[in-house]
Amino acid sequence: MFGRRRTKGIFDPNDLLHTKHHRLGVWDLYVQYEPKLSWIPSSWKVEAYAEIINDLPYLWRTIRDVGRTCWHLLIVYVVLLIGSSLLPALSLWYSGQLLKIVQTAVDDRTVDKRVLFQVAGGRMTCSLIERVSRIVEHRVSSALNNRIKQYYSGHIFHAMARLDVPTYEDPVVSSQLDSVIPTNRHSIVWSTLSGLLNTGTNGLRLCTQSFVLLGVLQEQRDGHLLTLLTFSNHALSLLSPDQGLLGTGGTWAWAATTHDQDYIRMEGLKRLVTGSKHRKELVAGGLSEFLTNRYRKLVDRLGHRAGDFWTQYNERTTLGGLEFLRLIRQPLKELPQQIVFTLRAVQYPSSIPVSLASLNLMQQTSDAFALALTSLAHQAGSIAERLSGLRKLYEAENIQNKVQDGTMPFPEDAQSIRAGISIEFKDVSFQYHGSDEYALRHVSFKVEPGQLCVIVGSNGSGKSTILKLVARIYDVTEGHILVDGKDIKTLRLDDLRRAMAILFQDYTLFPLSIKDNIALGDPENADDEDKIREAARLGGAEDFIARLPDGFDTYLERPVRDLYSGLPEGTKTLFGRSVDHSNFGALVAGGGRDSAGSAGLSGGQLQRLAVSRTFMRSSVSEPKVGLLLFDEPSASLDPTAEQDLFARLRELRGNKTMVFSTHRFGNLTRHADLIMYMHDSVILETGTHEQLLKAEGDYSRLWKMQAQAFL
Ligand SMILES: Nc1ncnc2c1ncn2[C@@H]1O[C@H](COP(=O)(O)OP(=O)(O)OP(=O)(O)O)[C@@H](O)[C@H]1O
Repeated sequence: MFGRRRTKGIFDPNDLLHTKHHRLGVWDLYVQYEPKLSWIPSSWKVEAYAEIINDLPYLWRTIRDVGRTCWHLLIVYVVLLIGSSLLPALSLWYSGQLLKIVQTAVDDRTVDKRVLFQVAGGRMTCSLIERVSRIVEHRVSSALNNRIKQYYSGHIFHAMARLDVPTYEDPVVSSQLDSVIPTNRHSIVWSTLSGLLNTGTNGLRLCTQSFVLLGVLQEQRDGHLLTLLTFSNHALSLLSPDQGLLGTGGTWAWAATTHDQDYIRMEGLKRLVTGSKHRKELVAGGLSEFLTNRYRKLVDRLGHRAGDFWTQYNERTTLGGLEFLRLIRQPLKELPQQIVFTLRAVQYPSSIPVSLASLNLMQQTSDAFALALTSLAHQAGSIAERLSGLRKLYEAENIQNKVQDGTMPFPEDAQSIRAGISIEFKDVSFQYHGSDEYALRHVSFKVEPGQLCVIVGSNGSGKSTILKLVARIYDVTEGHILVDGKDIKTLRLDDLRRAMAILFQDYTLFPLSIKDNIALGDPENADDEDKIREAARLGGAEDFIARLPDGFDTYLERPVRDLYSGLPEGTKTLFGRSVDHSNFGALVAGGGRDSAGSAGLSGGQLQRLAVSRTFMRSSVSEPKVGLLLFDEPSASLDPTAEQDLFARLRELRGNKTMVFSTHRFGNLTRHADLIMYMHDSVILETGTHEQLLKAEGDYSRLWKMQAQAFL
């Protein structure tokens, strides 16, 4: 079905002579064809699962939720399913009528042609209706799937966005989340519901057919011969399966991409909340509600177009089923047999070994039983798994965050934030989850409002950990942290985080545009372009952004991958991005992320973007932020850029409290109100630069050592 061999030359989507373009929702699909293709039928496994009973309450809840979202579609779907499960029995009844006509013809040498054609017509109409209703069923099912996916995607997005770092890092939680994120074209909810409905209607189909069959076949003979004829028909139909856009006429190469900015942005947001990479920024920036709203808006705006490539592809393939020839294929296949057999039965009653009705009945029966039984067996196994998926989906909403929210608003008085926030550690010790060692041991200090505090020390001494505890990314293992004199655990988390701007040492940039990356520093002003530009200027990022072809709209990492298969070896670039040929062994090759990664920006440039994001929050004229936390913001900057950054930081700081972690002595420490020298999880020395030099301890020794390196 998909590209399977590589040829010389290049794949050019713009070569209209050899390439056909299809529009599938937000996707552009380019296909090159060649004649003759082999088709390999796919196979599926049957597995059994238990614990269905336990999960039934979630099924009930799902039905209620889905019913609320799209009850009319659901009812149409159920009615269609029931109708189409009764049709085979009706066809069978018509076949029985034909059988009677044949019997009468054999016995009396007469045939009522009017009745014969009425019955044959009725039989054919059944077959036609069956075909049409199957197509309508597919369309309704696909619409339901999309609606349900849309409804639950916001639910899953929020369930994930609201989790804090320790909870998200918990392997049990992450495996639960992995299992509910829709990774293929069907949501777990729709797969479960449609699976159950299909199982029910398959059972109904089996019962009604058996009932009619018993009535009609009572006096039949020649069963063996009929079975043989019928199954040879099955074998034929297996060899000519329905094929989609990528399966007709011999596809040898295809590629799909999307240019839809809303879709790309939506995928970027999804990647932002899935995975632990951006979790710290997400939590510390209090972004969960903002991002959920943005995501929901994008989902609404995109509507049914918001599907991945395979969803859109599937939808198109279903629509293809409405072609006239495909519609009448089945009736055409059956009609000649019926008419010819009936007429021959009339003409030479004694020489006919089998009757038309017998043939028809056997064929229908074997078809229906084979289909119904195999799908029943298949569905029974997967339903147990899917029901437990429903449970996990609903439970994801209730996963308790490990860092619990406080109840006290902060600050009590909005004006007080102007004077900066005070931080006090009282005998704090901290151990990372799963680690035997303490990252902090009995740490006590106080940073007064408006002070500049610089934490210096060797690698792994605990500097970053202090900043993470102040932002309540983690909770202390022992001791207390006071913020403006109040226990940090009593303060409302959203308020606390809104009152601080933080730049992590291991910051991450989001898979979104540069503009969004900076804007998310201050979600409340995310659409203020002037503010974004100002933040970029302050972060020293404005110049290099201006040089990028797409400027502020440049994507650091493209969140949506292009899809392609079977591209000729000479195809080096496609849609302006380099082609990854390494995946050609796979069924579907993927690629399309910018080869240089992060839009080809240097480490220093990426750091400037991260600093700009922090400035977005802290540079407001109306101060909301009273505390700035910077963890090595200049690690990747050259000395000039570092000097500039520090100068801007001092200038912008105003009265805000600033805590700064660094390996480098000198530049900032000379201006610090408080320096803390850390080693091996403890604070060894505290004081101002002059005091610590006078004390001639480790700080003084290391400062002199660094100074000497420049002499
Ligand atoms: N997520 C984590 N899980 C387990 N241990 C951690 C984690 N993060 C840090 N640590 C450990 O905690 C200790 C303190 O780390 P921290 O990052 O606070 O040091 P640091 O002084 O900021 O170091 P550097 O100067 O290298 O940034 C180290 O021993 C480190 O290995």
